Amino acid sequence: MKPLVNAEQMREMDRRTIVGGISGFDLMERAATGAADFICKDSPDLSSISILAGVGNNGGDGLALARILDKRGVRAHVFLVGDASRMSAESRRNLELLAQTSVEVTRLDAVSGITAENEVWVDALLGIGLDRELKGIYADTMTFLQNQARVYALDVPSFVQSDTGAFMGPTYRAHATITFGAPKVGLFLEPTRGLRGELEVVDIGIPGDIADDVGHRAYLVESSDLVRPRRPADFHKGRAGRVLIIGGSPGIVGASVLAGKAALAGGAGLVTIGTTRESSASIGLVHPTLLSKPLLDAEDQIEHSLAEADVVVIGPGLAPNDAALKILEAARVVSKPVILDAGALHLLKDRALPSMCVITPHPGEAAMLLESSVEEVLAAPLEAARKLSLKFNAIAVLKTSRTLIDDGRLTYINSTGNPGMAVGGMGDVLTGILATQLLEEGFTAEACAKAVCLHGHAADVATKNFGERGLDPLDLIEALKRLWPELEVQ
Ligand SMILES: NC(=O)C1=CN([C@@H]2O[C@H](COP(=O)(O)OP(=O)(O)OC[C@H]3O[C@@H](n4cnc5c(N)ncnc54)[C@H](O)[C@@H]3O)[C@@H](O)[C@H]2O)[C@@H](O)CC1
Ligand SMILES: Nc1ncnc2c1ncn2[C@@H]1O[C@H](COP(=O)(O)OP(=O)(O)O)[C@@H](O)[C@H]1O
Ligand SMILES: [K+]
Repeated sequence: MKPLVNAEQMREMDRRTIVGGISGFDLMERAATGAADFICKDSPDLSSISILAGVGNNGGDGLALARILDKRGVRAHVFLVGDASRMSAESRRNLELLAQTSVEVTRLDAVSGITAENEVWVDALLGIGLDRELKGIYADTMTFLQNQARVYALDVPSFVQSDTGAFMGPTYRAHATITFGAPKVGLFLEPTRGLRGELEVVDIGIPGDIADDVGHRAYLVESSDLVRPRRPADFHKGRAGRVLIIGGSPGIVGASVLAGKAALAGGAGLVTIGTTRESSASIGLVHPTLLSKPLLDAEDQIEHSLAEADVVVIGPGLAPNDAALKILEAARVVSKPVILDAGALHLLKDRALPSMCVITPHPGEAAMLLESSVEEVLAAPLEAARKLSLKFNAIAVLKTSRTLIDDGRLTYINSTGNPGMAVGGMGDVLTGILATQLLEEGFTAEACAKAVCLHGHAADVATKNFGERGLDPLDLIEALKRLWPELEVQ
């Protein structure tokens, strides 16, 4: 899993590297050289370029880049924005060095002062130091970049708050973002991810021990993290594990079947649907491998059924009624992973939850649980996922197009999935996959993150065959089964 950093951690990494003997000027030089290498490779016919530079160190990167590109025969024009008397020593030196080159430098007070007609632009206005709304020329230049053919953003697009992905002013679509030292958290959250273009991470020589020591709090989970060992030859269904899924009220029985089928496709040994007497009769007819019990109508069987299971799921297609409340109450004392999804999430208010609990709200459910609004949840998803985890003392899986998994300490950001998943039933499939990942790895946020990633990866593979429009959760389950040969290693 790839560690992601926030601005504070990045500054600390830079600071310790400088204390270790590499100067701030050298770090800037490495950043700019890496950016120049990427740009020259990405735009091989580049003959001229315009660079928008601020007066912080992000601007310093831009000034150094102008000099390096000039040396490589690219005509560079720098537009400098801000009060140059506040430049850091490194940036100032880079500005002074431009006097010995043919780089043209224009101090910019208004976008009307932009004279160059270059097709390619570099945004080195602001980096991780962005800490307030963009106003005046800072906002106007972002609007200006909207109309440029190709924009490379240095470190982060200048409208993005790097810790949260929040927009601080007008946005533009970058062709690529060249980030320095380590990937910044905000670049992986929507809608920033859709605007930052391709992401290039430039190694500026921060020693590995310093990078490890800053105490990462966020990780990106990718399909390359999904590899797992092949099962031993003497494996049996008891070892594969038992999943109990409670839900499937009449009219919504399909949700529990989808979760059950996904759990089987994920490798569970035995999957039982605990449902109403009415729904129970149909489960085996729909899918013979699924077992069923009328737990929502047979209170006396609940305790025994909970005791038999290795992982309990409560919620897919569950009507939030008295029978459901009794199940929740009984599950509160079990010491095994309990996943609370869909219908169960409507019953959480003022209720003590099981000690090993995963909650899987979509933004609407998250807003209900946090007594906030969908807009607020989506505007600050990292914060919402953290709050959910802390409020319910659970691993929170906040399902969005970039699902977040948070255990109150660490956050995982999923990188897989596509808009084909915007169809009813996809969440039920995730719940089934989550159950099997917990069977395999135990109750950890990392296991939940892998389940979310596997769900999205299966959807990505499925859409290669089926397309995004009309993708059925059953197609995803089929794709998941076909993934195993690729994901299992000896
Ligand atoms: N030695 C280092 O620390 C290195 C830093 N690097 C670069 O340095 C950047 C960070 O530099 P800084 O900390 O100087 O920060 P920035 O260059 O991001 O900008 C900070 C300056 O912009 C001002 N500012 C913040 N928000 C503003 C707004 N909305 N409107 C107008 N002004 C605003 C701040 O008051 C501050 O003066 C990184 O993003 C990276 O590009 C790289 O060169 C690698 C090495
Ligand atoms: N545009 C998208 N990109 C990636 N994943 C998506 C997208 N839209 C939906 N998903 C995923 O699909 C699932 C939908 O879950 P949910 O809303 O609970 O559906 P349901 O309750 O109908 O089963 C979540 O895992 C979500 O992350
Ligand atoms: K920038």
